[in-house]
Amino acid sequence: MLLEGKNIDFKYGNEIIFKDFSFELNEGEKLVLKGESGSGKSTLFRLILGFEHPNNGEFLYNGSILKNDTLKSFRKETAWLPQDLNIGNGSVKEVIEYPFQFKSSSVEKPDPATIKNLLIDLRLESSILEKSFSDLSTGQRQRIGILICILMNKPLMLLDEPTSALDRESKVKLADLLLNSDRTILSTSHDPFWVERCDRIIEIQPN
Ligand SMILES: Nc1ncnc2c1ncn2[C@@H]1O[C@H](COP(=O)(O)OP(=O)(O)OP(=O)(O)O)[C@@H](O)[C@H]1O
Repeated sequence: MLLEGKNIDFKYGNEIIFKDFSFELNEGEKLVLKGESGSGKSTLFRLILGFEHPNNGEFLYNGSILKNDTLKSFRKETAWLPQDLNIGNGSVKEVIEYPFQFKSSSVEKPDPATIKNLLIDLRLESSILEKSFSDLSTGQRQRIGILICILMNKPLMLLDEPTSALDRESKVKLADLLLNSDRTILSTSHDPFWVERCDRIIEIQPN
């Protein structure tokens, strides 16, 4: 098993978000967390990534509990697409290249041909590279976020509502690109198009 959540309890103040919640994600699997708005899907990602801490329970990656050093290396193996992508005011090209400039980045700076091909796959014009990221539509921002996650080429993708702002054709392309690959993907969604195409669904019930 690649990733596991064991008996997670989590509260925001007095609001119980998770009570004894567990899940398992196998290598190569496309697991989707489905749940009503406010049920805690995005919170689960923040817990997995260690930005919030469970009151009880633990997450394991490759059998090791995620804390301190294991959490640091886990983050390096993970590409995360948050729901509200707010990643700077530079040009789209700069935003795309930003994560690859750090020494800790295990991936070389992507070459222009790879970026161009992915833009075509995601139904974006190459002229978008010169635009200011903050001027993009929500759907365009989402596709650029997905493009960055793909370029990062990590063993695990955490995708928060990856299709929420996409039109039907972009969804088809995205499903082709990600769900027919051997990547391991944990996503959240309430979009039937995406949910139906994943391998397994876990319903998150509001507490
Ligand atoms: N920082 C926070 N402080 C307090 N409460 C929070 C915080 N973030 C989220 N919540 C609450 O936790 C609950 C779960 O929120 P979360 O964003 O995880 O839901 P979600 O299932 O991802 O919803 P959606 O589908 O609308 O994105 C909500 O009731 C929300 O108001």
